[in-house]
Amino acid sequence: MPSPRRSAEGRALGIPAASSSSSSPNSPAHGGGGGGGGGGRFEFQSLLSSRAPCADPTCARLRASESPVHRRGSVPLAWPGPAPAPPGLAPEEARMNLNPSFLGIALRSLLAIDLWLSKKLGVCAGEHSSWGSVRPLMKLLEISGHGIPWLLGTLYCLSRSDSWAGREVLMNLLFALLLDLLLVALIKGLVRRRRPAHNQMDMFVTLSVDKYSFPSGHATRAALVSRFILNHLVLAIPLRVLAVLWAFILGLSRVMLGRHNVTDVAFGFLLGYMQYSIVDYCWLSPHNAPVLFALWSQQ
Ligand SMILES: CC(C)=CCC/C(C)=C/COP(=O)(O)O
Repeated sequence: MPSPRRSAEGRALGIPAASSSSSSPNSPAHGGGGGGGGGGRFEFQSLLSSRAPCADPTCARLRASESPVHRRGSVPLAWPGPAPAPPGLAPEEARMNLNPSFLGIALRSLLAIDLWLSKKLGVCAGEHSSWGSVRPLMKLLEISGHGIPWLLGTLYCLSRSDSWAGREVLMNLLFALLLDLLLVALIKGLVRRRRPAHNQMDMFVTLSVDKYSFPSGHATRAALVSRFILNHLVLAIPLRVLAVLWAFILGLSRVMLGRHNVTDVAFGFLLGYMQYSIVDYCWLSPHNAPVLFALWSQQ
């Protein structure tokens, strides 16, 4: 039985796990629900498969028997000689496996670096990790970027707001937060990348899609909210710097807690930044959404 670390990193590096279970149709190597490296959406094939096939039949046989994939009796990743393509695979598909694209290799390398770096940075992933004593502080930071306090806080401020300008800003913040929840849930459900193996699933109130990690919902919210604040609140410079720092540290804390890989957070920041542009483009006002504002003013 391979350790979670070995199988997650091994998959990203193209090293098939030793366990015979990985040859089952649902295993990550077959694109089933896998761990860290893409939840089975990306196939991590052996980089050996990119080598030129041997023409010599002895060499071909040796190569084939050397391959752990072949040994397990599943579909070989490379066809070393003029042997026919395995049943169920068209010759064109076989050729595609022999010539992985530059993009495929780059993506696999990026994922391998991502897993390695995320594991290295996950210093607060458990109480006994090297920075385990900082974990409670990181979890406090986690709550500061959670959807519930932001939604409840915005609704509360809306109910207390007595100016039209304030109401307009808060109404758009509410719209931004809801849009963010929707988009993140949609992408998480589509990509279905599992959280890192070293994560402890002890998060405050989660939705069912939050078992997946791509993209980080905290990172999208941090980027969205801080951009929103910078654009719509008149703040002194130190507070503006604080808003940006909060977003950055919140993103970093997701990796340190072991909740996410670096790419989940990086993409989360990008998505949150772009979500603000959508909100700004669709900005709700009493002119373009009179019904919404009339409804609210009757509350
Ligand atoms: C229940 C509500 C309203 C929001 C869920 C917020 C949440 C738990 C997001 C997950 O964030 P990460 O993807 O960064 O772990």
